[in-house]
Amino acid sequence: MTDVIAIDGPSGSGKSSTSRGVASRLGYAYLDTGAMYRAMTWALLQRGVDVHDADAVAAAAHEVVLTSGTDPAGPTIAADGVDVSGPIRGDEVTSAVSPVATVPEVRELLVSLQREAIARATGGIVVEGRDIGTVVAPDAGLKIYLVADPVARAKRRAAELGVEDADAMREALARRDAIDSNRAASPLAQADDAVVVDGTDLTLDQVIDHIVALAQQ
Ligand SMILES: Nc1ncnc2c1ncn2[C@@H]1O[C@H](COP(=O)(O)OP(=O)(O)OP(=O)(O)O)[C@@H](O)[C@H]1O
Ligand SMILES: Nc1ccn([C@H]2C[C@H](O)[C@@H](COP(=O)(O)O)O2)c(=O)n1
Repeated sequence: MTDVIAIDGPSGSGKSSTSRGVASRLGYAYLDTGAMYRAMTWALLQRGVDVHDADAVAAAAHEVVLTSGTDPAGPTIAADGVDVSGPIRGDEVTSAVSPVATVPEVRELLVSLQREAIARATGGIVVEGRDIGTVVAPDAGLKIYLVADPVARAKRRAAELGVEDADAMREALARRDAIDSNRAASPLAQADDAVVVDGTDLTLDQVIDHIVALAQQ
């Protein structure tokens, strides 16, 4: 059985829901690395840091203490001892996280925390993000690159948030994907040895079943 499963892909492709489902089915831990970038962003905003000033972000990032809980049934994320699971999903953090995630010092800090979490998870772990198969865990036993049609992604995310304008949602997802794909430091990328899974026409359970079967092979 594979010990580390890396699930990468563009925004809203279903990484979190799928990863939690796969981890629960296999009895693995689950690490949401996007939540770590969001929690870092929340902590920087709390400090009044201009997220577009890379030097200020790099300097302040070292002060932030992040703690991730890796139970797939109830993952948690805290910044400086504060549970930020709710606030990191709000508009303020969502619109500020991309520039923070481009800063190399932030990535260095968070990749190091992510590798520590992987080392602690002796019973196996599903790790999801943008650079897991390429940078964080290049030796992962199974790498998935999860995609879905942009219109399907936008509709699902709009439904989840109760937003009516799926077109605006599609544009917002495309903007985040463009920033994530084009940054110099560990961009969103498909690892050469990743299995591409397209969830556009699959239910969440079908995607989970497929990945669990791959892990058990
Ligand atoms: N195969 C699927 N069928 C239907 N809905 C799905 C499927 N996969 C995910 N969803 C729904 O799509 C939405 C986005 O999924 P999710 O949050 O898991 O994506 P994500 O890739 O983790 O997003 P982000 O990159 O923003 O963190 C959620 O509402 C989720 O329930
Ligand atoms: N390994 C990762 C995980 C996430 N990011 C960036 C990409 C997004 O802009 C942001 C939030 O991620 P989400 O919660 O939407 O998955 O963090 C990254 O650069 N690397």
